Amino acid sequence: MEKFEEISQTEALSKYKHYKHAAHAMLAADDPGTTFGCKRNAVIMMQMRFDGCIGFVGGLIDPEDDNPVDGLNRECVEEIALDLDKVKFEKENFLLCHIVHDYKLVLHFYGKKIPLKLFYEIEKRAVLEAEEWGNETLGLIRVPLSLFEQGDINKRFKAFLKHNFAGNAKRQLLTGMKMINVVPEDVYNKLLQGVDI
Ligand SMILES: O=c1[nH]cnc2c1ncn2[C@@H]1O[C@H](COP(=O)(O)OP(=O)(O)O)[C@@H](O)[C@H]1O
Repeated sequence: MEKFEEISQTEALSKYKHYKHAAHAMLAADDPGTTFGCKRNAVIMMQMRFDGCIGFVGGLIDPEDDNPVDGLNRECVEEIALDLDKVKFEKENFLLCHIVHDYKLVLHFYGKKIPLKLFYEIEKRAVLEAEEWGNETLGLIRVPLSLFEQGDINKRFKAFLKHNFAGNAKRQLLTGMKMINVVPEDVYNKLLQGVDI
């Protein structure tokens, strides 16, 4: 049986409220630039965590206290000093919820696209202002979404996916980027050629 089972958020917050809950989020932006002649397509924000795994911003939340999205916004302030007056996750940004019964853990996942300029501002502010910078968050990472014209067209993305990911972050990445249309469908299909979901 799959360790991370998809579950509705309503069920997770009622039947499994007593489990540990964590909420993480994907921020993405269209990127019209090129690197070595290849279109970058878009950027997605992930981070190198304190344990050497790659994950999204977010963390443990307490559903007894408030809605997961409020806990998520708080975690974003701690980890990347997110300016909530400019970017804030809302309930509508919810994408997926998974449960791991072995660890009594529920993982809530959110995502949204923002303008590239704002994405860059968030990165800079994180280094300068975030409380957890250098502790929980060792660095922000832009997921490479460019394609080569020929040959092993998605080799950058495939190489990126060989890293160690926290929890189900890799699955969240692959599913989430489709749900919020981070890149056009034809680019998505090419990026995923030969990749196991
Ligand atoms: O990006 C992610 N996606 C899915 N699960 C994650 C991600 N990052 C961490 N996790 C998992 O979520 C749980 C709590 O995460 P985290 O370590 O971020 O919380 P904390 O910062 O409040 O201690 C851990 O089980 C971890 O493996």
